[in-house]
Amino acid sequence: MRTPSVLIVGTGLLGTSLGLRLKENWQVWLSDLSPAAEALARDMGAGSCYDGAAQPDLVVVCAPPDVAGRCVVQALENFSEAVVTDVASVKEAVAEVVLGCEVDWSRYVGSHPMAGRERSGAAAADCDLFEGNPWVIVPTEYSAATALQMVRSVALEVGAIPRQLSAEEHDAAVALVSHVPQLVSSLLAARLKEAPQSALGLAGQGLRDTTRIARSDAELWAAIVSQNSEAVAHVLGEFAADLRGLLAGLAETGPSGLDQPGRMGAVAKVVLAGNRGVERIPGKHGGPPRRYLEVSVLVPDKPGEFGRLFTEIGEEGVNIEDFSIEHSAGAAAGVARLLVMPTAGQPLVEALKRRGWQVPSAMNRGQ
Ligand SMILES: NC(=O)C1=CN([C@@H]2O[C@H](COP(=O)(O)OP(=O)(O)OC[C@H]3O[C@@H](n4cnc5c(N)ncnc54)[C@H](O)[C@@H]3O)[C@@H](O)[C@H]2O)C=CC1
Ligand SMILES: O=C(O)C(=O)Cc1ccc(O)cc1
Repeated sequence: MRTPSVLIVGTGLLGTSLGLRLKENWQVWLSDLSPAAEALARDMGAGSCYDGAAQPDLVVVCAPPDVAGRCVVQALENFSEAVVTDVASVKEAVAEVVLGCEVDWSRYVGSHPMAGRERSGAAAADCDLFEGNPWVIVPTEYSAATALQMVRSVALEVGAIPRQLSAEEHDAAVALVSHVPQLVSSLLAARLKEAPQSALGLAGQGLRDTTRIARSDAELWAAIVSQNSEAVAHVLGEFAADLRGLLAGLAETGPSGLDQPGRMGAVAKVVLAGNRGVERIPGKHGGPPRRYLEVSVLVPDKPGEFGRLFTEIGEEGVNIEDFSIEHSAGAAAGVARLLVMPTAGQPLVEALKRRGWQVPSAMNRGQ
């Protein structure tokens, strides 16, 4: 069977990750405005630098969102048979550019893998980036069924879960689940800019969890948010109203409680609403949230201790569904938080204690 070929335009985090994953079954061509970025992706093994002559079956534009539309148009013009898609984080703005030009619209299907990280560039690429994550497919009214099918099958091939939405539905959804979380994380982390070291030294996992994506690339996010400004402003407006309610509650004087407006009531309202929201985030396999038992284990800060813990859990025949590690500055131990199936939880806690591990807590958790 003939090996299909794909041209990846933009060989940063997304483009290189895709090349690394597809190269097994595809001839992967790489192209980037920056020769250094293209060479780095090639040297990482993501494919070959585009020779300027090959006619790819598929073009995937992985360039920043402000130029993605123009790159798609160029690809439709340069390659008369190729299906063209892009992975930009906004979809209406890209489609507007494409549909504003006289090209063969039937070969274009927008898409957006909901997978990424806070670092840019080929050096941060990961062939497993897409595994188990949604990949939104956004056809226009002109997209051919064969083009749609090709993009869908690429999403499946890289281990992603295809979901079809209109550009408008997509942009409203990502404003809520991706773009506003990025801005809120950045705003929160910005509070730390001039914080005294004595305060920062007390930081725990909560701050780390809520500020992880504050390390993201400013240029990329400025391009993403400015192209989805209406939907983002709508969600931020609701956020601001909640914030004003909280501030008004904090300013209350006199007694208050859960049953009357006031300081405690205002805070409890915010936390309870958050409890209801977070419960609705689907688990790592998609679908409804799953219930796991979270088992915390104290792990001495010594070489090989994590390896020993995981080996011993394996010996007990227990599968770890997910885990995270919590470190406290200056502490001689870390806490491993292990998510296991509820039925496996109690026997595991007992077995670990028998084996001499300290198990400070085990509690129910949704994921
Ligand atoms: N970073 C993330 O977590 C995710 C990003 N995306 C989308 O993927 C796209 C790429 O993002 P990243 O890989 O993170 O960015 P990146 O900054 O790592 O890579 C972008 C690459 O595109 C190149 N480039 C810029 N203009 C170009 C042009 N006109 N022609 C060819 N190459 C060009 C740059 O030189 C750079 O190497 C963006 O549209 C972004 O919205 C989608 C999902 C997740
Ligand atoms: O790092 C994370 O948790 C992300 O959610 C990454 C991400 C960034 C941009 C996108 O358009 C999609 C996904």
